[in-house]
Amino acid sequence: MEKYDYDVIIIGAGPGGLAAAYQLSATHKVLVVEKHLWGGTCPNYGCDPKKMLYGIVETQRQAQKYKHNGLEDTAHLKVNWHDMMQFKRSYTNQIPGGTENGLTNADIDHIAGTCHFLNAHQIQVNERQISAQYFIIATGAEASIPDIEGNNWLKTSTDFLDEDSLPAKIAFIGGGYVAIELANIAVSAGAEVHIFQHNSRVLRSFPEEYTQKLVSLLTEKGIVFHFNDTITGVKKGAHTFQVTSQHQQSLSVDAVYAATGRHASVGSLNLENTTAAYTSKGISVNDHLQTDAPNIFAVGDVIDKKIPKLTPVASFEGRYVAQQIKKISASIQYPVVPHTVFSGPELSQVGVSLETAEQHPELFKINSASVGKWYTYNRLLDTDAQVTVILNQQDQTVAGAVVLATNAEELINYFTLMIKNKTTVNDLKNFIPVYPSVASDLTYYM
Ligand SMILES: Cc1cc2nc3c(=O)[nH]c(=O)nc-3n(C[C@H](O)[C@H](O)[C@H](O)COP(=O)(O)OP(=O)(O)OC[C@H]3O[C@@H](n4cnc5c(N)ncnc54)[C@H](O)[C@@H]3O)c2cc1C
Ligand SMILES: NC(=O)c1ccc[n+]([C@@H]2O[C@H](COP(=O)([O-])OP(=O)(O)OC[C@H]3O[C@@H](n4cnc5c(N)ncnc54)[C@H](O)[C@@H]3O)[C@@H](O)[C@H]2O)c1
Repeated sequence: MEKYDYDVIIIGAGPGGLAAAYQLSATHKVLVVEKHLWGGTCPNYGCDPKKMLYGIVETQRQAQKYKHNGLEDTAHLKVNWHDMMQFKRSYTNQIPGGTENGLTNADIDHIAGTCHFLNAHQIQVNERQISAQYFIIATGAEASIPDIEGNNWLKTSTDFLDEDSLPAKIAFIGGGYVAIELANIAVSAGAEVHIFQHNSRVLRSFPEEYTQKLVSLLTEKGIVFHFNDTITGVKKGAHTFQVTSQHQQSLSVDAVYAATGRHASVGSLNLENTTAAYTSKGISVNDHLQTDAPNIFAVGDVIDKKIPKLTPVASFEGRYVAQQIKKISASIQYPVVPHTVFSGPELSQVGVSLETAEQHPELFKINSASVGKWYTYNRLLDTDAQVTVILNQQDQTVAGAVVLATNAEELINYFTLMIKNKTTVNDLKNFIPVYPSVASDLTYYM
């Protein structure tokens, strides 16, 4: 008789858990357990639905720029929230079923339910007790709700991305990725939008010079920023919510969204029944993504880590842990990770930060350019486009980059590959890109 029911049980069917499951399914007996929607945050209530809405508001923004430049009647171009939501649902409604079918077709056992550890080799799901040699915890993160009066009225990004109608007047608590991206969609779709940021900086991981410029652009669109202030209470009125802030502002709004960060989903796991340690920042892992319980690994947003908590990072870690379980034992080496805020225009960053480059001129050369007049951006009337490339002094390869421009995510992907491959100016001389395109500008940044 087998000692355990499964070789590996994976808890959570988001990008991290699924990547591990598919890598292991040919060689190991695998079970995946999911408590909510198959596919997890990203395709159901994160990146993918967000970018579907973003695509529509960006099309509207671009069309308005072409007013008097070849397009007429752009003032009448309006976002129809209901139709836009139907479009989004035409994609998201298929995700849980499609993901589950994928597991069935790949012969990967899977069950719906919430997992609790009974001990380091056994979990309980629904009424069943199931054992495994290894576990991979891939339970992701969930929106943090600030501890304020009336916080039961606060909504989250998940609610926003599935609203049947757009609330006319909205407040966001927090000025990070979620608030900026959703506020941009809401204001573009016609809402009055307020962002409360408890200090003076939004998007702290990006250079201030760039975030200030982005704040100006979003202010021009109509977003009202309340810096050094936060919402301290929410009261429900007959038809609206009355919010009060630290600085005694009182505002009547139709919806308040908490966007103050996300915390690791560990609450329901009963990790106390194992030796795996965790804090409010997530599960502690070593450089093999192994918890303090040697047979339990963790991947994705649930880990306490410095590296950005993003979908491609979760998938990378899922694939890595699968190799780890197959006994390949090198420690995890992350490639450079780019990140982008879809904020109309996009703000992207990769590699060595501008702050570090400024502190070390002996190591880094900084090329900053306002590229609004370059053909690529001039054609799009993206007059504010700006790009900074950080070069290694030693060999003139790219060390980092910051981009605020239409389609910044595409340009940053090129810089990411150039960092990874240590591309030099000479290498680019042997590269014939499509012209005109984002890639055909690359040599000019070096
Ligand atoms: C609004 C929003 C926009 C985003 N946009 C982007 C973007 O543009 N680009 C990007 O790269 N990233 C983006 N992210 C982040 C991205 O969604 C996450 O980094 C990614 O989903 C993490 O994958 P994961 O597998 O670690 O966790 P998740 O995708 O969160 O999956 C975890 C799964 O585990 C399940 N689970 C939890 N507890 C249990 C339990 N006890 N038992 C069983 N199942 C359990 C959950 O139901 C969930 O399905 C966004 C996030 C949000 C919220
Ligand atoms: N495009 C993307 O890649 C993308 C998009 C959305 C989310 N995400 C992921 O989701 C994570 C969570 O996003 P998020 O925006 O919720 O968190 P975040 O950590 O990016 O931002 C939280 C913001 O809230 C502020 N804040 C905290 N407490 C506050 C308070 N009491 N009052 C006012 N402001 C307060 C913080 O200073 C910060 O600016 C991101 O860090 C990222 O990993 C990524």
